[in-house]
Amino acid sequence: MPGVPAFPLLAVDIGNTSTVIGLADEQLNLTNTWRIRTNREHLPDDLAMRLHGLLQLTGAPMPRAAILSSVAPPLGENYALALRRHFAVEAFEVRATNLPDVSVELDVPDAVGADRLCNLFGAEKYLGHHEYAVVVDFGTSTNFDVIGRGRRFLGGVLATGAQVSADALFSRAAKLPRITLQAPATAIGKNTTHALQSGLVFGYAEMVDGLLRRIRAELPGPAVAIATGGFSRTIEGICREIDHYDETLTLRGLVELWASR
Ligand SMILES: Nc1ncnc2c1ncn2[C@@H]1O[C@H](COP(=O)(O)OP(=O)(O)O)[C@@H](O)[C@H]1O
Ligand SMILES: CC(C)(COP(=O)(O)O)[C@@H](O)C(=O)NCCC(=O)O
Ligand SMILES: [K+]
Repeated sequence: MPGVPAFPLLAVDIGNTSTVIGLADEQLNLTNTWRIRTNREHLPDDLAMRLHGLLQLTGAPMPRAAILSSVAPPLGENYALALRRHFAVEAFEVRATNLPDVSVELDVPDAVGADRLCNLFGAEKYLGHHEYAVVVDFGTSTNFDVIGRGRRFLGGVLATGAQVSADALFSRAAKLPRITLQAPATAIGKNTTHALQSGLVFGYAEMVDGLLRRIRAELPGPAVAIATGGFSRTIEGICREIDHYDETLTLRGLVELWASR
């Protein structure tokens, strides 16, 4: 919209566990990023206070425009209200139906998670000579987002997140201790903790590698694989099928999407 100052741009990626927030400058560089807990109970005024608190704490400028992606309703709507009421900013909400250049090749395109559409934009810079990219987003769920050159969202996989798997096991096995999800030294564990870490971390990495091999076998050309999301730092070095690790891929995707509307 001509005449409306658009920077700094606020980008908000609301996941089921964390909300990742960033500010981007006119060159589309992220100047600040924050990661806070997602709490679906929060009302618009709670969200405005948290946002204002973060900006003040960092001495960051107030946003002049905003883009939101939410997979945790009603938080997308509540952030939009918070931004309108307290920051005088009308936020753009990511949906399959408001992205004209994207072809979502799914049975029900509008059912796709907004974060997965952001990942499509975040993955573009990794395509290089590849026809396809697969983003593996390790969050509450681990989703594999299969992307084709020309902004095609081709489908993917939704797998149980590593922490959710671990929590399910601990809640059903009375004698098992809660452990940190980190790789043990060897696959053969000599104690309960290491044996659990082997299953939960190495086991998880094998699942991811196996699914990536299957996905690649189904695609007609080579695919680059990029890991992102809360658990990706732990797992990306263990997986053999992942080519790149990018902590802020989804947030950058939001910024790229905003710029290319
Ligand atoms: N700083 C961290 N280090 C290691 N694991 C993390 C970290 N933050 C989140 N996680 C793990 O990542 C998962 C959640 O990822 P996140 O990206 O926050 O999810 P969502 O996209 O669903 O909000 C959980 O399994 C959590 O244990
Ligand atoms: C798959 C997801 C649960 C991932 O959310 P997250 O783990 O990042 O919180 C989310 O993208 C979602 O609710 N998707 C809707 C279904 C779909 O994308 O097909
Ligand atoms: K995810």
